[in-house]
Amino acid sequence: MIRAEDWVPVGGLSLEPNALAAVTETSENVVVAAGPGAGKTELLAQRADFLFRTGSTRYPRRILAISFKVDAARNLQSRVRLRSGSQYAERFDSFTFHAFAKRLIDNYRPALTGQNTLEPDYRVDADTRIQGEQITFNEFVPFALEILQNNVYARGALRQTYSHVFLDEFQDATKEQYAFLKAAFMGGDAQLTAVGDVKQRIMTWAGALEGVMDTFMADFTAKPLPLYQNFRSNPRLRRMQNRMILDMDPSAASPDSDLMGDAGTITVLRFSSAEDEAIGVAEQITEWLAAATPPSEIAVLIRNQVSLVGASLGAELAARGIAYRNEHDSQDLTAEPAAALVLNYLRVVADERRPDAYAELMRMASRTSDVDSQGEVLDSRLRRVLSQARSAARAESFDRTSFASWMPLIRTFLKFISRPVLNALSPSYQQGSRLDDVLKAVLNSFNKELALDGNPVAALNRLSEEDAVRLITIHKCKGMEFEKVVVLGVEADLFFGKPADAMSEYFVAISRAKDDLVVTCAATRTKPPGANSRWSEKRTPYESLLAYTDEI
Ligand SMILES: Nc1ncnc2c1ncn2[C@@H]1O[C@H](COP(=O)(O)OP(=O)(O)OP(=O)(O)O)[C@@H](O)[C@H]1O
Repeated sequence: MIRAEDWVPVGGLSLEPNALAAVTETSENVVVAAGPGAGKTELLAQRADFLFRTGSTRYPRRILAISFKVDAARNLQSRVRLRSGSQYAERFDSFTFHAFAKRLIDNYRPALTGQNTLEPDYRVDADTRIQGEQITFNEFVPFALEILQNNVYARGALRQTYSHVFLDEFQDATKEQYAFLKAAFMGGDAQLTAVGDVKQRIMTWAGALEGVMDTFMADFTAKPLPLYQNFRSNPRLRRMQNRMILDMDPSAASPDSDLMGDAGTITVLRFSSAEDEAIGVAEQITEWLAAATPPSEIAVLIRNQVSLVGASLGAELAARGIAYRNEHDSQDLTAEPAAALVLNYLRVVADERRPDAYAELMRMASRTSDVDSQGEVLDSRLRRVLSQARSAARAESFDRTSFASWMPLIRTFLKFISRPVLNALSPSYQQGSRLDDVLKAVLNSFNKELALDGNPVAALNRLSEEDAVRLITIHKCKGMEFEKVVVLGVEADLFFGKPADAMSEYFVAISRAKDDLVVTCAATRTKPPGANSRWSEKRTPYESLLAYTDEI
């Protein structure tokens, strides 16, 4: 434990004055509004480090972080682990609103009353509710809110558990989520830190609450500490962002003198067809990879319908042997600890050179229990299981191209890991069929990818975040950053809806780039199989958005 005045930012970073004030605040609630790349996520990780190291969140009290997307929650958790180490990170609970609400429902289900009562083995479904038996994802937050309003013990336990609460991407909180937050923490002694950027508000379609950052500031008497830096993007990219900021929120724009310099590139590519676009973009990606850009630093962002709009590009990349990951098809599997465990196991067994997967596997497997009944440390038993599997997979009789050959190895591994350990990987595995669904999904994905070329290493690369170029929706890319970004299809047909919403979405997309940004549009997109009747083959470039790239 150290004194507050002895704490310094971890990782050798220096923090601008308001960031330092937010990180080290010990009594008031804080709201940090800042543009892209200002270091909001980093600020939360630094704040966690400050609170843990100075004993401000006294053991066993924990920090709760609530994000909107599974990836964002995971990013924050791994940033905290990177900054403060695993021991402190164990006391940092990073959830999505949904996951956190589900946890409350599972812990305090009997507090639900009337029409909302639920059987102990209730199920979750995407669309259909069956009273007492099944609820939908959208009902998690209102059900959890009812629990907090009805049950003083639930509320008390929550407040007892968390001394500090972090709210990431807070501009996108909905009315319901905000009500939930108020029921949980208003009037308690937890200290809240909210970070966000109103210009990146892209969830209005999902009910994001207008002015939620100001409302929070008033309701929770939170101290505003705006940030002004952008640590992510090169000056040329920042000038483009700044031109958009001038139109969206003039008071937040930077003076030109702060944005001098020629580093960074912005390219607009106009194509006559989606097929030409696929070739042009694939050539650009080939060049980046040849210049040693890691695949994970390249992202292609698409407004929506990634599988359809990105189909030609996907085919072109596959033809060139470039591993890409369609985030829509692979869903949130990598965010699932059980899926990560299986994939890391396969990487270690199928590929000689995966010390990263090996280390991660060891970390995950040993997290839950470290000594077996004979007193043998799990690590060494796991090492033996892995080495046996590696020998089996290298035997001449082993057909590496066939999914059926891998199945017995996977089964042996899962049996070794054991059901209780798998269940303990995530609270959501402790009830219902979630764990089995995840295992089934990850095995299906591996089977599908392996069938493409019979190469297990390439198949695993395509399922990984590190080894593949990403094709991803704009909604999903929130909070992420990449050296190279392609925004594919800047067309009115894709960026439909209110112009202000289209602008925020485009702003989120272009502001993910650190060094190089390419934006494209195509005059025609042939209707792919699976597209619905609204698919328009003739496309209209979104000229007002494309114009932000002029004269930068
Ligand atoms: N104080 C700092 N000094 C140097 N680099 C920093 C600092 N703070 C953040 N960074 C780096 O800048 C980049 C952007 O930070 P971060 O992702 O936290 O920004 P953000 O405000 O959450 O962005 P966005 O809202 O666009 O998602 C990251 O690479 C991060 O490591």
